[in-house]
Amino acid sequence: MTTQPPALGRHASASAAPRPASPDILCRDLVRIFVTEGIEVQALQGLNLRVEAGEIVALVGASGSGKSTLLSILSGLDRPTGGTAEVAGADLLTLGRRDRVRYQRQTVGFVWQQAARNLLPYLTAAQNVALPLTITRAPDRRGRALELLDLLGVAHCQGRLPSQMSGGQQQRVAIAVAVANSPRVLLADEPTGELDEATSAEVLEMLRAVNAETGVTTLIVTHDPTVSEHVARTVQIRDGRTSTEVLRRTETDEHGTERHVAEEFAVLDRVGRFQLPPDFVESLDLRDRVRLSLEPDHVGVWPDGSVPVPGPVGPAAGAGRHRPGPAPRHAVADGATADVTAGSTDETGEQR
Ligand SMILES: Nc1ncnc2c1ncn2[C@@H]1O[C@H](COP(=O)(O)OP(=O)(O)OP(=O)(O)O)[C@@H](O)[C@H]1O
Repeated sequence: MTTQPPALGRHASASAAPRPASPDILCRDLVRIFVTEGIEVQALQGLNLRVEAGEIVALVGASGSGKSTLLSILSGLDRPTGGTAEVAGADLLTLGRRDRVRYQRQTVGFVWQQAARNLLPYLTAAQNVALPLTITRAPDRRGRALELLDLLGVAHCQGRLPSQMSGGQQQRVAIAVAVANSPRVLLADEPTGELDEATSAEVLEMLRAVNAETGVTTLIVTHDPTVSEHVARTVQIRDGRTSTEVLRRTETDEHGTERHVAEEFAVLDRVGRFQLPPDFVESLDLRDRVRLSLEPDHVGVWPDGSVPVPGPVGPAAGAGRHRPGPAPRHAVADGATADVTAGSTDETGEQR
């Protein structure tokens, strides 16, 4: 069994299969601006994210990329400055106070990095899981709590206080607490941040098992890139925008041998912008602006100073190698974000 690294020739994710009408998490052009002492920080700069019902997705990014800001919005603790943020049909821009409380109790469940934020220290594991069920007046609270502790492999900890459990056991109990009220969506913020590598892998596998068993839509936010080994889809967040995503799948060859394949895609927004991966930018020393060329099956990107490989320029290009298309054009790079919609050409390649 082999695991292939993401291919360097990356793909644009706009060509995905047909999608159902209503995802469980939908962020469109999401913006969050903080103003402190007159200085503006754009923590989210038009972020796009779509997570289908029942999917498990990891959102990975460096410190300061906007992960916590996004999670605060999705958990209903903070409001966006602009754009769209919808979770299980709830519009988080307009949600009123009472609906927000109901949303936090029943629609979403949370697992935080700090065990102290997940569990009450003076309650046993079973009592911690039963607590959210008490708040919603669910029947058979003890039975449900034990069932969940069993699913998470910590039934033997039912009578223990958090201080009598390991970090990994505490996080398993925290997952049980988070899904006790059968939320539509589970949000996990650095759930393995305080754990060693082996325990982290166990907790991530538990999140995957709970997702598979209960169908709860799951978003794991982390700076740990190894999370991508545990989920089928990992989305990268960079400078407050989703930049690339890695899709993993298992293939079986004609001899019945299974292998895991990972492919990396650039995320294309609704107006055609995407972020060039930093290693691409560095290796070609791309800066300020680049040349673009539309080819029959791909788009070429060249440094400003170079001469593009001849592209198709109308019927005269002939020779049957390319279909007629527009001439190369320029794109202006904002950091490493190429606005490829800038300018347009007609069929003869004339700039409009
Ligand atoms: N309340 C706030 N006021 C001002 N700026 C903020 C606030 N919260 C976040 N920021 C800024 O927004 C940007 C994104 O921060 P955020 O905490 O979302 O990043 P992160 O990816 O979660 O980082 P980390 O992994 O370190 O927690 C950073 O530049 C941060 O300094």
